[in-house]
Amino acid sequence: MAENLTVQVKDLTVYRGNYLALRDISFELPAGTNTAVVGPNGAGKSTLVQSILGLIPRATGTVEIIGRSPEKLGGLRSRIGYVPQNFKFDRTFPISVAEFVGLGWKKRGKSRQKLAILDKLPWKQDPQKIAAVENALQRVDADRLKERAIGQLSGGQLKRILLAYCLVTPKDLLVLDEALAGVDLQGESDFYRLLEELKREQNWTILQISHDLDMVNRHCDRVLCLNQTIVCSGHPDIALHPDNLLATYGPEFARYRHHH
Ligand SMILES: Nc1ncnc2c1ncn2[C@@H]1O[C@H](COP(=O)(O)OP(=O)(O)OP(=O)(O)O)[C@@H](O)[C@H]1O
Repeated sequence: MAENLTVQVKDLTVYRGNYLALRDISFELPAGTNTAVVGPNGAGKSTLVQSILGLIPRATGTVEIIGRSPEKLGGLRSRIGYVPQNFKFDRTFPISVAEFVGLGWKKRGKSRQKLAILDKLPWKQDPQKIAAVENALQRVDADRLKERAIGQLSGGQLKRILLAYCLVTPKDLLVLDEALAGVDLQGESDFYRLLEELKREQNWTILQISHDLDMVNRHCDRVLCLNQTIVCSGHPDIALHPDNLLATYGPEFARYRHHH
């Protein structure tokens, strides 16, 4: 796999039960790019990101992610952030926002082995971790929520906290499945600004599923139009051309235009 590629997918086919959800998918994500996956409901967008991450099995084809197959990432898994479409958890579980975001903290490299046993005790406060959690919460404008129980968050607040969880340590790849559903307009533009910064400053590769074609047009470098297979791909100017959208969405496209 070429060094500047974060993800390489070749001839990927995936079934959900007996249903052929994806067929013959091939594409690459160069490092430091922000790619959107668009397509109608049921097109296979979530299936695509879940199979790339190794969460559901592939029928045929190969996926390489930071140079390895998703099942063999080992410790490199901490270099990948994922915000799922639906994050289900027991809302009565007593964990604060700061504690939850802190779960994203991983000591990396040699420093882990060198840690003295006393430093590993759960009540030992790690100043680096505390700073990383605070920084992540500030970046998603949620520092005021840090003492709140995560079970008490609104849908949009929870999305921000899931993103903060991904920001605690640096990433090579951030995968977002409709991460903005439920986020208000201000939150939406702040969010895209943040993605822009992460991409530019830290060379993060971003793969996001979105239904907001205007946002995709404004903020993404590349688009994959998906409907069971890749109907077209490329720069938003090309991929989002009405002819390509009609080919991707079919009759639903007219309804989409009507509502947006
Ligand atoms: N666990 C499952 N078992 C069987 N079929 C499934 C399962 N999950 C998804 N499917 C089917 O696979 C197809 C692709 O679903 P997927 O969730 O990937 O679509 P999507 O493009 O993400 O849709 P949406 O925009 O509605 O979120 C759909 O036809 C769906 O009904």
